[in-house]
Amino acid sequence: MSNITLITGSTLGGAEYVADHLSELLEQDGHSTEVINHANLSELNTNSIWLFVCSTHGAGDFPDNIQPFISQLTAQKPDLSALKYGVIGLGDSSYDTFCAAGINIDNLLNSLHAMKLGERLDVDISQHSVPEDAAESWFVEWKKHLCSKN
Ligand SMILES: Cc1cc2nc3c(=O)[nH]c(=O)nc-3n(C[C@H](O)[C@H](O)[C@H](O)COP(=O)(O)O)c2cc1C
Repeated sequence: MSNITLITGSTLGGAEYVADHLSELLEQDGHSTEVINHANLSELNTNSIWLFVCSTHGAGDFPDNIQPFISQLTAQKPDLSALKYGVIGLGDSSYDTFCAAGINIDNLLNSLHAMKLGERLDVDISQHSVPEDAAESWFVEWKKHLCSKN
């Protein structure tokens, strides 16, 4: 069984609800989880699994609660080669910058040599008014990577 840290970026609470829901599903499967709404690099284990659930705000911007963590990663450039990660982005396809924050997290973690588990999910809130449902469908496939690689 795995330890999974769910890291949220959220302005209106939707991404936090998704993270809480996935945390419950992971624990039902016997994994240990922690949901972090204000991540701090110095407090996180980088030999672990991080699952980001992050919405996009402004014009393709990160939510305020995850911006400091993104700045830490960008400035400190830690070696994340022992880290495995997944990304769920929440956004609205009516914006040119659809799910830009999730995409940028994915690119940032990749540039720091972390290993992605599965494919990123970009949830279009204009198509999925309950993002937990879209996330749960994705999660059924994603969780298979936990069994095969840990
Ligand atoms: C002011 C504002 C700006 C937004 N900008 C974007 C954007 O640039 N790209 C995008 O994909 N979605 C954008 N969205 C849509 C949000 O990402 C979407 O509603 C998401 O579900 C909010 O998640 P949250 O409740 O976790 O903050 C924006 C929403 C608001 C209210």
